[in-house]
Amino acid sequence: MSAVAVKICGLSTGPTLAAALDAGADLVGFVHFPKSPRHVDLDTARDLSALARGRAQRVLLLVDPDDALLAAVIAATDPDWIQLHGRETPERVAAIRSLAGRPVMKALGIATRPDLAVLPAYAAVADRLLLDAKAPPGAALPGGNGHAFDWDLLAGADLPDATLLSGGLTPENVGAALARTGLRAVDVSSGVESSPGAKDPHRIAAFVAAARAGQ
Ligand SMILES: O=C(O)c1ccccc1NCC(=O)[C@H](O)[C@H](O)COP(=O)(O)O
Repeated sequence: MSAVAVKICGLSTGPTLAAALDAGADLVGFVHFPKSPRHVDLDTARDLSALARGRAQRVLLLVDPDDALLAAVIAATDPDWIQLHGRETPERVAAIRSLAGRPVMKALGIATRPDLAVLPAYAAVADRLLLDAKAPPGAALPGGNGHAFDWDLLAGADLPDATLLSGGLTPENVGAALARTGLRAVDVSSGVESSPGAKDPHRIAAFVAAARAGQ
C-alpha cells in the first residue's frame, strides 16, 4: 500500500514552513489570494518556495488567475504545482496547465453527491484533484474554511489515483477520514492553526503523524 501523502496548505512564515518540512510533509502550499488570512505576497512566496525547494513539493494556490498573474507567480516562485481553487472550467484548467508548463491540481467543492458529476471532466485535464468542502453561501473564501463534507458521499465513487481529501481535517479526525474514504492523500489548513492564518507547529507535527499512523 502506498504511503499517505500529506499537504499542509496556507503556510506563510519561515518557522511554520520549517515545522511542516521537519514533520515530513510531502507538499507545502502557499496561498496567493489577497482576501485570505494566509495570503503571501510574491516576495514572501519566493522566499518560502526557495526554502522548501528539494524538501517538499511546492504548491502555489491561486483563485481564478488571469494569464498575467499566473506568469508573475511562476516567475517569482517556480512552483512544482499550481493549485486552482476558484471557478475555473475544465477548459481553463487545461489552458493554465499549458501556459504554466507544470502540473495543475484542481480543487472541487463537494456538498452533495451530484457535485461529483464534474469529476471526470476535471480529471481529464488536471494532474491531480483535491476534494474540499463546498464553501458556504456568502463565504469570503472558496477554501480554508475548516468545514468538512460528508465523506460517505465518496462511497463507490471512481476517484483518480492521488486524489487529495480536504476540508475540515484535523489531527483528531484525519485517521478516520482516511479509513472511511480509502484515499491516500490529505490536505489541511485551518485544522493545524491556533487562529485563522496562524499555523501551529505542534498541530502540524500531530497532523502528519496521525495521517501516517494507520498505514
Ligand atoms: O486557505 C485559504 O485561505 C484559501 C483561500 C482561498 C482559496 C483556497 C484556500 N485554501 C485552500 C486549501 O487548500 C485548504 O487547505 C482547503 O480548503 C482546506 O481548508 P481547511 O478546511 O481549512 O483545512
